[in-house]
Amino acid sequence: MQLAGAAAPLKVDITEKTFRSATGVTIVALRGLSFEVRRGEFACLLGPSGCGKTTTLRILMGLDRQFLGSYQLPEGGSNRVAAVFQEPVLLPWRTVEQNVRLALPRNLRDKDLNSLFGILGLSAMRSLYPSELSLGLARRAALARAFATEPAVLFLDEPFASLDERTADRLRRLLMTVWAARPTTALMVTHNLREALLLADRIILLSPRPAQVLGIFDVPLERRLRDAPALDNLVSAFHKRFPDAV
Ligand SMILES: Nc1ncnc2c1ncn2[C@@H]1O[C@H](COP(=O)(O)OP(=O)(O)OP(=O)(O)O)[C@@H](O)[C@H]1O
Repeated sequence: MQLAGAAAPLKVDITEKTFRSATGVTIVALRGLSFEVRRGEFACLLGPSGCGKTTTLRILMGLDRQFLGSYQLPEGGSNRVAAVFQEPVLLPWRTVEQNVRLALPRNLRDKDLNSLFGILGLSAMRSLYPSELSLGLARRAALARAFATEPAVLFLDEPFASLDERTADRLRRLLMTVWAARPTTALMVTHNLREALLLADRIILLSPRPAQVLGIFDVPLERRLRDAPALDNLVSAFHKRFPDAV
């Protein structure tokens, strides 16, 4: 892994990643997976279930070093990498605010978090404990923690999975508001095309396993204009370009 220069994008070039199953069979999860995310861009990795999306994120987060190939992370004001997972991993014995502050480097621990908590609608919940939060609120706290660190790159692994559609939609819009306040190079894994079209600057479409890039779709509409009818049109445009995609 290398840290690239300030203007460099996230660059991924994974030659191969295999797993060995419990019965000794080799599973090729990724083969020839190459893509880039430009600086300050919000990209979605979209692909069918089991194609290798989470495997890719785990490699980029440094959680899995058993692969062939290379990648480089963008360098911002910090070298920090932040991640938001499907399950918000919060320390149960710490309040929401403490969970956020503990993620910060020491020199930022006293930072003013009012506007971040405000944007995410968490101002009144700062002193609650995780057990007092609904799943939607816990996800918001996880987003607050990720953005508070002002990372150079943000990875999100299906952060809106298993929420009811209304809550998920509210959270997607909150994510965009907080992201717009400080655009951060971001890579989000999803298998939800509409979600990707709502959030992303560009969609990186993956094949079934072993994952490789089938194509790139740059979403041709400003984010604030992506209402329901506009999203219907974007879905059609996407399917026209990738008729076989999910
Ligand atoms: N630790 C492991 N051991 C063996 N096989 C694994 C392991 N982790 C993942 N796999 C296999 O690698 C493939 C890719 O898994 P991965 O979780 O990356 O897919 P995904 O695209 O994130 O799927 P989903 O959208 O369902 O979360 C799958 O076939 C999975 O079964």
